[in-house]
Amino acid sequence: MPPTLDSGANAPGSTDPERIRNFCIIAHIDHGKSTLADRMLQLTGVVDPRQMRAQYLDRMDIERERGITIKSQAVRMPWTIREGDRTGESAVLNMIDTPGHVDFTYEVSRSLAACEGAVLLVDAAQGIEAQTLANLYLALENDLHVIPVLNKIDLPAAQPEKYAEELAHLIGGDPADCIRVSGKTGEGVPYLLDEIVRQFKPPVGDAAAPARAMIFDSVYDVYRGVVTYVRVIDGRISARDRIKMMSTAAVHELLEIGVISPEMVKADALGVGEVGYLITGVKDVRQSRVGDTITINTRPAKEVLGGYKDPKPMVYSGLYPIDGSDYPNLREALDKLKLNDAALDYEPETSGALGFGFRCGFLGLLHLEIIRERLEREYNLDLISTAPNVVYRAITEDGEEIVVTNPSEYPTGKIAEVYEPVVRATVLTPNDYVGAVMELCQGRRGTLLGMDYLSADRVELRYTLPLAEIIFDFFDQLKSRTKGYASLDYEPTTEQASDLVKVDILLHGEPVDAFSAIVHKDKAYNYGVTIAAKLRNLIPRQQFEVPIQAAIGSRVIARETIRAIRKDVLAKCYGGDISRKRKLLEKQKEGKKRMKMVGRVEVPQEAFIAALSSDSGDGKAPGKK
Ligand SMILES: Nc1nc2c(ncn2[C@@H]2O[C@H](COP(=O)(O)OP(=O)(O)OP(=O)(O)O)[C@@H](O)[C@H]2O)c(=O)[nH]1
Repeated sequence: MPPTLDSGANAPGSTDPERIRNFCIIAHIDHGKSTLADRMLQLTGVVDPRQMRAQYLDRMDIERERGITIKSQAVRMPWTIREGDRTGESAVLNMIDTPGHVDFTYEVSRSLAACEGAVLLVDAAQGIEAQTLANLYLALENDLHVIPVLNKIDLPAAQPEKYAEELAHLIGGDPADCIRVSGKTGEGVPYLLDEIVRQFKPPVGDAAAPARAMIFDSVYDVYRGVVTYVRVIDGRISARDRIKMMSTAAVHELLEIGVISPEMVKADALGVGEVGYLITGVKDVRQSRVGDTITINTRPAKEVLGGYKDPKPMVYSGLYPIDGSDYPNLREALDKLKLNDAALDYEPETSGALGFGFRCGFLGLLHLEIIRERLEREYNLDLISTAPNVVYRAITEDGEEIVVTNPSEYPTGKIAEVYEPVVRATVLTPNDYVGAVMELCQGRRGTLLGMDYLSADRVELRYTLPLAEIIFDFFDQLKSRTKGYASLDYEPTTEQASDLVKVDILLHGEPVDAFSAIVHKDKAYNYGVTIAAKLRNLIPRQQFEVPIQAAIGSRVIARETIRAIRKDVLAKCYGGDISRKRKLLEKQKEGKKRMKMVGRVEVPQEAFIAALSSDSGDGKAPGKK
């Protein structure tokens, strides 16, 4: 058995806070956080080498397949300083692995609030990237001590000296203080663990005060119900306590309390500074909200801890079950996912074309994709998602304000002003691509705010850009125009008044609400032409002719026609082999599963997100790339 949890002085509930180190690893995407976390699990002995697998903490299938971290994870590991000052000093480390993608920044900030220190990991072959900066600023805002670390020093292309200079320039200090490691080979990782114990401060809290614990994550588990992850700030929560949620005053029996190391391990209690989980048996996911403070019913604390800001959804899309009878299941699944994900927002809506569904708010497109994929896989739902849009604010001439999360709600009367959200974007790029980046940003209605040289060959460009212009394919375009070298980070700032119009799409003469989009006036014509052409390619021929029209108000700006055909799958099947015929018909039925009847027209799922792909709204007509 690996030495999972130390008993005695290091047992949960009786660990001296002085010995605890709560830290997280922050980095740009793919700089190797999960790999480094794996090595730490191995070196501290909490995972038996025989059970080790890559990305141990990425538990969701989607995370493992895509090689990305979506949810934060907190693991308790024992460590004793091996070399140098204070050799032999033992500590309990709580490591929080965080996601790197810009959509999941809110997970990072939640994790940071539960830590005293941050390991800032930088790929020694890549150097500082946009999210390195964004995460560093978040860590500094949270008053965390930062240890700069260069990873992947085993790579032949690694340039640790060069990037140590860059890092030292950024956070101050001596380039020699950047720790060099390889998460892959494990080189330098024991020294890093020693430094974590030496450099990070222990948590501070009042052990004698009434208990207060902060919920930093909450997960619905099919077998165990709601599992709540907490960090104890003051006092102590023990297995026999009845806990109270301070925001709702609801009291719950504790069924289990424990720590993750790296699987759930039951404990008697959690004390000051400790990180662990609680299971209360609550079934309703909304009863255990991230950011809430937990106290003990018999001796409740008076003041709640400063919670987290609820992340604001940036992108909205409609989610509809293909089979209308799945609607209640979709609602239940969303309820459950919402517990894990404070950023997911949803409201029932009805579409003329798609029936009953939900208008859902997401942080970005990756977030949308992941939620959709989880709904389909984990809850067995077949879904259609409509083209995503940002939130607009329209003021009518009568002074009425309308918040538009769905283009079909766009007011038809006289509009005085429409506002759209804008972001402050930071692009880091090698010198050679500055022109290409500027051209892209200008084409997306960007305004240059400033430009700085981080080093002789690396430039930071700051732009204000409409959110609607960057959520779809901006990142892909940026990557392809800079051969993959530029990186992007953005944060919402304010809104700006813009000249926007609603483009409607009519199928067979009928406007299809799910296809409506709000676009800039200068791009409306190209948008209409592109979408109509795309739909012509995506919608299979039907038994009658189907005109597709794009219109602004009553003015048609583009038209395409899908010619009629009768697709007889049995035509090639001569003779009377009935089983073969049946197979073909079955196959055809399979293909139809993802079709939705819109009026009399069968429309495939892909058509509803056609607006996403790269050539739409980019000012280019199809085929003229
Ligand atoms: N050569 C080398 N490759 C590494 C090292 N660390 C990580 N990698 C590789 O870099 C890639 C990204 O590593 P991950 O650990 O998944 O990166 P991450 O930062 O956790 O990524 P996200 O979870 O998506 O933010 C993988 O292909 C790893 O095998 C290292 O020290 N040396």
